[in-house]
Amino acid sequence: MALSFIKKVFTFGKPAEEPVPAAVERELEPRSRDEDLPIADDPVLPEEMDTAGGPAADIGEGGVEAPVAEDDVEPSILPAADQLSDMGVVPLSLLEAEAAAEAETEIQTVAETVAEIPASVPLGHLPREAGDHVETGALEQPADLEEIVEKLPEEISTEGDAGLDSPFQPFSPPVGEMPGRAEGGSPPAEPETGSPILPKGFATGPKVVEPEPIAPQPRLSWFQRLRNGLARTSSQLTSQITALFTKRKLDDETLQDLEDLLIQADLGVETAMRVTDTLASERYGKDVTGEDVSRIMASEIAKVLKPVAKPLQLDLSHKPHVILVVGVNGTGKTTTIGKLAAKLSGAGLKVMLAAGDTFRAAAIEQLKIWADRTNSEFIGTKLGADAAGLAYDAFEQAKAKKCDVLIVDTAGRLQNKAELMAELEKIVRVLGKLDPDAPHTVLQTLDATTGQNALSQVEIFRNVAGVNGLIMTKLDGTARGGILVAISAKHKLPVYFIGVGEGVEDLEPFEAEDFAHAIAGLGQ
Ligand SMILES: Nc1nc2c(ncn2[C@@H]2O[C@H](COP(=O)(O)OP(=O)(O)OP(=O)(O)O)[C@@H](O)[C@H]2O)c(=O)[nH]1
Repeated sequence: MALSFIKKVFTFGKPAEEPVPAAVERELEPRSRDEDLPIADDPVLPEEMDTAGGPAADIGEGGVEAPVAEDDVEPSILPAADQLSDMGVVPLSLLEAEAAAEAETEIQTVAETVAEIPASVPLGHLPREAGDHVETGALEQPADLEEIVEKLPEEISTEGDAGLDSPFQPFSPPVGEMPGRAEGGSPPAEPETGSPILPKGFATGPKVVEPEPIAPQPRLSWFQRLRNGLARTSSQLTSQITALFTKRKLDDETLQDLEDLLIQADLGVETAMRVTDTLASERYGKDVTGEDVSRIMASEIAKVLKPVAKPLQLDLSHKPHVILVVGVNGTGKTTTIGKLAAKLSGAGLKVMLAAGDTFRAAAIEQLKIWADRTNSEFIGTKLGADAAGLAYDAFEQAKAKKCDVLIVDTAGRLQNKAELMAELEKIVRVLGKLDPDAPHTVLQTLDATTGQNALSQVEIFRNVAGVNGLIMTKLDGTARGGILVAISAKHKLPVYFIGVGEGVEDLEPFEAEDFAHAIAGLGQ
């Protein structure tokens, strides 16, 4: 090992593959063991093992070095110093000095590392006290090994463990005391040279900061969620009303300002006039607060909404009751179908979902996911296929499977696209071939964020597809929730549900009083 080290040292300054001349090699071989320097690769032996004064050794069989006598050296055939220099070889004396300095540094490093380790650590192969030197070198005699094995702790067995038969096997602490090694598990990666083996209860590495556990959010009531959803609509309305009525008596001018304000909030002319008329009849010429106005507004809105807040009537004698869902692109048809399916199948009804939106691959996939989630039957077709044909097949299959409810999704379409609206008409016609009353419900989804445009959407879809019920989606986070009041006042179509989020639980039956209070920023 000492020889190989010195050979390694002598390759400095020249390509490693260039052979060292035999004469030089011979000069280098005979070194007294006392002059050998500790090498990083050498095993660090247990403290019980004493290598001091041990015989020098060449690498022999079994990895044990054999002694070399100093007399074997043949110094006379060394090349001259300048020849060595030409060959890129540095004089031995210089290299010895360098190697000695390097070795000293290494010893120092090991000593420092060891000094940091608590004395209780069952090290075995490391000195216990700071400043102790780590000795390396050849093992004295195989007899030493027997002595070491005898001194091993009980937990360590050398029987059947080929590794432990080797004199170079470092001491291993019992399984479980070794960091990262579980009982019966595979051994950890070799520890880095000089990394301490810590006792049980210690760990190395940067401190892991555990994230603060997030406290579970209390489940909000439906009204709280509705209020939160409509917060933008209501806060905009109430702050404007409060600003209008601060220290002002109710007169024609304030009434006109209020009417304008309510129309701008999408409530519609009819509802705005109802509110101002009632306010004028009760408080004309008197001081009025913002809260007075909010209360009257809530009461008038509730009067408009009550006639349309109806449950979705299912005639289960049909087997299936067919619900066709229509609307402009992205108004929430597919999501709403999923939410409805969850409610219906949750109540024990057998539901089938038909992917009649053959324009969008993602819509078919989306509906399939909802069907899986809600344990509903699913029927789909390939992209671009005839939607009316799919609706027909779905109706037949739903009948055959004795489904209670069949919900047919359709592609979103703008109300001004005549061709697409004609396709919708066809779907309705085809369903009517299997049952003259089908589709039994034609539901239109309306996106609350679209504001006034929703009014004309209802108008046209109603004429083409016979819409007989509405669901308003995306009432969460919009400042235009007032549009539902305007639509209700104008079309007087039933509003079955409202959506205040993307989650399955974010669809609730429409309640006139709740909605009116939430939009006016009042409590329930
Ligand atoms: N915030 C919110 N998002 C909703 C609500 N309902 C649906 N969405 C979202 O609106 C987007 C469009 O919903 P879809 O169900 O795909 O709408 P669609 O009408 O089927 O769309 P098309 O097939 O393109 O016509 C999706 O990101 C939904 O998650 C709701 O009540 N609130």
